[in-house]
Amino acid sequence: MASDEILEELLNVEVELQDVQDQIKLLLDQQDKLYQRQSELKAVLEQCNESTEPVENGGPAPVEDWSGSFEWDAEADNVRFNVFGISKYRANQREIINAAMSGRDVLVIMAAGGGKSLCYQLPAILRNGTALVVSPLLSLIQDQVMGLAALGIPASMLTSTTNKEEEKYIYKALEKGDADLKILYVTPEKISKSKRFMSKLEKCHHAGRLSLISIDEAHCCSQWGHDFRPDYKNLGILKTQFPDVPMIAVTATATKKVQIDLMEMLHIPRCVKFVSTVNRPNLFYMVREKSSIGKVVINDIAAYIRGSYPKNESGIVYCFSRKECELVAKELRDIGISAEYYHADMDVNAREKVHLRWSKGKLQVIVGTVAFGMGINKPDVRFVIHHSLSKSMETYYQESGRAGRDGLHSECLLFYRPADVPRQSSMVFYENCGLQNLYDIVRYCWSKSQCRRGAFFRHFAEPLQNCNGMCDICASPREVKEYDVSSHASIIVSVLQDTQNNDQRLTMLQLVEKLKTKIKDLDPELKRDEMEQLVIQLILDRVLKEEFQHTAYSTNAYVTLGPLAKQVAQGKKAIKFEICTQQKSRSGQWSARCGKRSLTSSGLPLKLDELRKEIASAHEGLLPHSVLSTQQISMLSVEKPDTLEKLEGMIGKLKTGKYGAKILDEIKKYMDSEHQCQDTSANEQGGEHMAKKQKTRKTLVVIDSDDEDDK
Ligand SMILES: Nc1ncnc2c1ncn2[C@@H]1O[C@H](COP(=O)(O)OP(=O)(O)OP(=O)(O)O)[C@@H](O)[C@H]1O
Repeated sequence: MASDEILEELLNVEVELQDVQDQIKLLLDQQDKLYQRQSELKAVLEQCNESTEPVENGGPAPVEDWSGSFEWDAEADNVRFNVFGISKYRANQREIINAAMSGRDVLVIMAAGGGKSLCYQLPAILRNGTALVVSPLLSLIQDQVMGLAALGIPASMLTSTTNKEEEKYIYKALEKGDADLKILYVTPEKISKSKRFMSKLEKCHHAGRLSLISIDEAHCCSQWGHDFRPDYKNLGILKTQFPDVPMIAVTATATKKVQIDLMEMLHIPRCVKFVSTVNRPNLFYMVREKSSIGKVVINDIAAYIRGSYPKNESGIVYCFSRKECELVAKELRDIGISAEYYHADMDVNAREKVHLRWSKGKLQVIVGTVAFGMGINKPDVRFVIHHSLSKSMETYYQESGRAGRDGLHSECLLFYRPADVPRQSSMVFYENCGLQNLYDIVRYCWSKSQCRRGAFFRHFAEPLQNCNGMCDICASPREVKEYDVSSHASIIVSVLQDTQNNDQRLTMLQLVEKLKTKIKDLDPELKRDEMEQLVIQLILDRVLKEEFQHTAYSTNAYVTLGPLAKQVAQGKKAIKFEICTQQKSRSGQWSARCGKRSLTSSGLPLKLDELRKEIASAHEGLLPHSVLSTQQISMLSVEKPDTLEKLEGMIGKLKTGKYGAKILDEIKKYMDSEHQCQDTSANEQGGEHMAKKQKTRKTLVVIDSDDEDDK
């Protein structure tokens, strides 16, 4: 055989091998999904079996009616009202309390702020002896113990901060039962690391005084839970040692998989499950495009906070890194928003101080990393802003869910930018399903037509419920069209193929840099962030994939060819890209400028929000930041002025103010630019014109949307 022939065959074999590997990858992904579905179906089946399982006398098990009458009803009502000051139970609370009082193990999944604590605190008071509560965070424990003390309920905690005297008192109470202790909080470390504590607990149990065991934030037990804590996995010992003591495991979120996992780990296979909806009807979810310019993002956040929460209402801004937290807090402060950062690298006292000032309403905004998480009990958090993408739907649900625990209207705003995806993926790629989870939230952000709330229902495998217009998409539906971007995709694949043939790799930013020249002829209007989003979309579609490499200082994410790249290169797979039709550009090419039509927090069209921002920035340094008050904007929004005269009339009061003339001048210019923009779009010529049109296209888009509203 000539060496040429050998070489050719070798090449063919390598191509075929690559093919096989791609198929294996596809099959493995499919296998993952099937495993997940299998465990979900098993859980459902188990539930069905439980309700039809024969009891000892041969008949079917009676349906357990936890809402019926029980002997402790009167006493429970008395404690609920006179001790906790609660006039009536919320959904499932009474049933959970009855199941626990009947001695059953219970698994409670109830959304943030749903009132989980009452479900174990009330039975703890009703039952004889001491209840043990395992909770993951010191601050959470401190808050709970303080809250119970304020209600006159004897509660203590045994943690690293407990002094010797208190410890002695607690041990005495456990051992001899001669001190009044109804609820004892410990961290999971106490269970797994302190033999002394476990022996006292055994004595307490032996004397029949261990009334109840509660596992707070139970999802921490499961590898699949978002806040997995290794010490939680040893908590199974509690059920082994104290099998007759009812256990209540509570958490705000647990997918079916997590539920199965934690029932196994806690040894409560026959527990009664109470799964409440994940729906938080009082939360308005929205996503906005994030600018690539840091200062612009800060201005957007500040304008949103100022415009929607001028009365210093509390909020949280979540950032990706500690450094980013510090910077964002400083920049917000620089433009007059009272904000402080909070992250794990800070001294405990400094962190506590910030938390306390915020809790008392002396600080409007906490800018935190994920470290600012469990244990935030502030009920009146009115807004949660994500400066960057979360790592999963679950994490986002938890973090955004810190808003509105008091049940009042609150808002969750996420700033999305494709370039944030590789930053997250290089952090999560080694986690179980880390990339899959991340790509789910990217889909949530990029979606143009699917209700944001619906995405949560799908994620937590819950039947869909009405959103009631409480997300940006449902509040302001957009007309969405799919565009064929197969040619763009094929160019991207060929660029990556060339790069890989030269034994090189590209990060997303490097790839996009290369694409700038390659795609220009095909689509001259394509902007950088649109190219970035296309690359991300191809990753989600498995045409491309991410690969990771550690350096001494960081982990880099590279974009490489994925299992379906070949089909795209061969023209066998079409790639579609969804865009809002109002934002489709003149040339018929796709152009992704979505998100501009979302509502402001007060439910007002962005046009007016934008208008105010533009006027404010035109006078930076001259005018106070809010030139138009929220009320004025509200008035403009309701009455929808369609001429400059009407607009002038409506904000007539401004004319008399110090800056009145200037403001009106600015509004005139603004309105003129809109007209000019409409003219130019009807009469396009030459590059200069194009540049001008590009500049004003944003305004046009907004006008289109409002016109449609009027119809
Ligand atoms: N039935 C009820 N009626 C009115 N308020 C209630 C009721 N049950 C609980 N609450 C109050 O609701 C608030 C939230 O309760 P709780 O702290 O138990 O929530 P949670 O479910 O543990 O939330 P998270 O997961 O965010 O910690 C508390 O202020 C609590 O007093």
